Amino acid sequence: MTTQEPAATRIAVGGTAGTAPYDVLVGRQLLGELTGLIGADAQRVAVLHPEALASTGEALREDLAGQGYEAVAIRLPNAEESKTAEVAAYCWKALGQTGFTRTDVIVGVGGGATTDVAGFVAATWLRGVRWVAVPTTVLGMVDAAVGGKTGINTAEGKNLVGAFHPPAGVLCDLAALDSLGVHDYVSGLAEIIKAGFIADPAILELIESDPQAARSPQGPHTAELVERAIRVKAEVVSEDLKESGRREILNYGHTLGHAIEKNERYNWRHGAAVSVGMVFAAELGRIAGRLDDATADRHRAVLESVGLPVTYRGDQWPKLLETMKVDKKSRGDRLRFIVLEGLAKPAVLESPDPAMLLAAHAEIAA
Ligand SMILES: NC(=O)c1ccc[n+]([C@@H]2O[C@H](COP(=O)([O-])OP(=O)(O)OC[C@H]3O[C@@H](n4cnc5c(N)ncnc54)[C@H](O)[C@@H]3O)[C@@H](O)[C@H]2O)c1
Ligand SMILES: O=C(O)C(=O)C[C@@H](O)[C@H](O)[C@H](O)COP(=O)(O)O
Ligand SMILES: [Zn+2]
Repeated sequence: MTTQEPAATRIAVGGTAGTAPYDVLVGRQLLGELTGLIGADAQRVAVLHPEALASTGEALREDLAGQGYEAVAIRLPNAEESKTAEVAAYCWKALGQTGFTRTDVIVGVGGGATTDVAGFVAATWLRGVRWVAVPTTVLGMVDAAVGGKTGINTAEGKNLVGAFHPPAGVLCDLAALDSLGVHDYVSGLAEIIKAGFIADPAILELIESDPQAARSPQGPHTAELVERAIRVKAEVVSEDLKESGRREILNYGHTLGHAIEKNERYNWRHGAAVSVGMVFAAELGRIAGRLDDATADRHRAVLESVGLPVTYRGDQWPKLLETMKVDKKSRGDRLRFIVLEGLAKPAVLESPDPAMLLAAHAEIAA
C-alpha cells in the first residue's frame, strides 16, 4: 500500500503592475516546496511566526539551518497585537542585526495578522525583499496570504499603513487547521462566505448543505471551500493588484467590519466583524433598492448557521460612522460601500444618504 499524499492543488496568481506571478498551493505536507520558493540566492532566512506557533517556527528554523541557511526565528505577538509599528520596528532591528540583505528571504508562518506583518516587513526592509507566505488559519489561506496586501494598524484605524508586495509563493497546508480553535476557524468562514456572495454562489450552497460540518476542518467540503475562495481572490487580484477598481469588491462587509474591530480594540476576530459588516452591506443594498429580499436575507441565514455574529451593539453608531470615514475606499468626505445588485453582482454605492445608513444600521443593532 502506498502512503503517498495526493498532489497539491496549484492556483496561479497573475503578475500585474510589474510584479511576478506566483502560485498558491493547497494540500498537505507542502514544506518541501519552501526551499524552491526561497530560491538559490538567499543566504539568510527569517521565519516570522506568532507566539502560538513557537514550536512550528522553531522547527522550520532548524530545518532551514540544516539546509545551510543562516536562519533566524522572529517571534511576534499573537493576532492583532502584532500589527503595530512597534512590532515592525522590532523585526527591522532583528533583520539589521542579522545582516539581512536584498537577496535574503522572509517567511511568514501564521494567521492573517502574521502574514500581514511579515509581508509589510518584507515590503519595507531595504525597500523590498522576497517573502513566502505559509498561512496556518482558514482566513490566512483563503484571503490574507493571497494578493499582496500587507500592512499594520495605527491608533486611528485598521491597516492604515501598508504596501502592495506580493509573496513569491503561498503554501496552504490544510493539516495546520487541525490545531485551530473553532472560534478562529469559523472566523475564516466569513471570508469564504464573502467570496460566495461576491463571486461564487456554489460556496454558499456547499455551506448551506451542512453548516455544522462547515465549522470543522474535518468537514467533507473543507478543501473545496478553501480552493474556491482562493480562486475568487486570485482571479480578482490578478486583474487589479493595486485596487484601482475591481479589487474593491473584496472589501465587501469591511467598511463597517473594520470599524467594529477598532471599536472592540481588536478583541473581535476580523471574520466576526466582517460578518456583521456583510449583513449591514446587504441591508444597505436592499434599502438602496439594489438588492432583492431573498439575497439580503440569505446573508443573515448562512452566517448565523455557522455561528458567526450578525448584530452589534446599537449604541455605538456615531463612533462607527466616524471610523468608517477613514476607510480606504472613502474619497474626501464621500463614504463608499461595496453592495450587491444580486448574487455575485457586486457594485459600489457612493455617498449613501445618512438616513439610509441609519436604517441599515437599525437592522444590525442589538
Ligand atoms: N492582507 C489581506 O489581504 C487580508 C485579508 C483578510 C484578512 N487580513 C487580516 O488578517 C487578520 C486576521 O487573520 P486570522 O483570522 O488568520 O487571525 P490571526 O492571524 O489573528 O490568528 C488568530 C489566532 O490564531 C493563532 N493561530 C494561527 N494559526 C494557528 C494554528 N494553525 N493553530 C492554532 N493557533 C493558530 C494566532 O496566533 C492568533 O492567536 C486581520 O488582521 C485581517 O485584517 C488581511
Ligand atoms: O484583498 C483585498 O483587497 C481585501 O479587501 C481583502 C480583505 O478581506 C482584507 O481584510 C483586507 O486586508 C482589507 O483591506 P483594506 O484595504 O480594507 O485594509
Ligand atoms: Zn478581510
